[in-house]
Amino acid sequence: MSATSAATPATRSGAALSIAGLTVGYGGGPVLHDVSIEARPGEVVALLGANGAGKTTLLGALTGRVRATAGTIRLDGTDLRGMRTEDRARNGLALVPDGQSVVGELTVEENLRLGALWRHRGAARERAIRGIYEMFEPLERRKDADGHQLSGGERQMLALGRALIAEPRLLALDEPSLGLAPLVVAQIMRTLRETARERGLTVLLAEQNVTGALSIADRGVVLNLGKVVVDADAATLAEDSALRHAYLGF
Ligand SMILES: Nc1ncnc2c1ncn2[C@@H]1O[C@H](COP(=O)(O)OP(=O)(O)OP(=O)(O)O)[C@@H](O)[C@H]1O
Repeated sequence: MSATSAATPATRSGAALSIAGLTVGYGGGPVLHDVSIEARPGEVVALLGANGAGKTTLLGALTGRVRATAGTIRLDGTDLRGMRTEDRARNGLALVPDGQSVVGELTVEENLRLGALWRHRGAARERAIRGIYEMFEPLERRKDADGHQLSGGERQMLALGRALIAEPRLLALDEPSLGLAPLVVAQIMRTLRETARERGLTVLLAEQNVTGALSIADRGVVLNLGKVVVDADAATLAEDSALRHAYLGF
């Protein structure tokens, strides 16, 4: 295990993601069929689709939680598919899962330290923590609160902060807006957009909140019954009511 002594938390740039021909199942036949998705460094790709379309399964295949039976998942050309989950993380993949990735028994700051553990040491770690507080000011005010004392919005910011402090090259998020107040959602979306721009971070954003996701995304990919049915510019998808109606139900 090695830690870098990066001067700031914003030193690693994003990686190109190339998913090709991915087939994934849970044992009872494939749930994702021949899925191909590309994302350039700094690009935010919204992964959309109805309940059960396969968004969470796709993110599970990225981390290795769910086994892919065919296809490749390349980050800057390196295929992650045969790798253990921790090696995928070392290669720059971070997932902010749906629900709770925050440790309830640890304080906000302890959670951030945990996220920074194998990336930063000493003064660099302290700078990285300060960087996250600048990104999410409510977290600094709550730095001594335990994870289980936080509001839903604060928890989501902490989950995001914990992922970002490790300087991922690809950040995948599973419904970060779920159950949150619109103002908090707006703040989280804005921070994601800015972070992607400033760091060149590649973001794959699985969302049921289509409008919120498309408002910050460069592209939208729609899954339907485990297949990619639309891959379009986000603005086009947001404005094309026939496309939205056909694939997103509104
Ligand atoms: N652990 C599992 N075992 C078997 N089948 C599963 C499992 N998890 C999900 N599935 C099935 O895989 C399909 C895709 O589900 P998935 O959760 O990936 O969709 P989703 O788009 O993320 O939906 P949601 O927004 O509801 O989370 C569904 O048919 C679901 O029933």
